[in-house]
Amino acid sequence: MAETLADEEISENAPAEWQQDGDEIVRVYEFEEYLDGVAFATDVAEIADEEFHHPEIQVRFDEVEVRLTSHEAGGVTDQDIEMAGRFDDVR
Ligand SMILES: C[C@H](O)[C@H](O)[C@H]1CNC2=NC(N)=NC(=O)C2=N1
Repeated sequence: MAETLADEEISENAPAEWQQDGDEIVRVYEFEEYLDGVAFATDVAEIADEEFHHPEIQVRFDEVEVRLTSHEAGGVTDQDIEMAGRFDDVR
């Protein structure tokens, strides 16, 4: 099982726009158009399904909030950090 990262490791390795919130990392992506946010959420979900590692995705009128944690490990792991970067790449 993957090892959870210490707060300092998360801070050093998470992509710039991501924040730590307890046992999760989170980013809110802003969109002008609601359907653009929905399309982005679908892109995120496709990556998550490929990797079998699933974020919490909240689609709102003008933003999409994505939260990552490794449930089985009980915190943030390298896989969450890597996924965050992949989600940023499809923004
Ligand atoms: C049973 C467990 O949920 C599965 O093995 C996978 C599915 N997707 C997952 N997603 C996330 N974020 N963390 C997990 O530990 C995880 N485990």
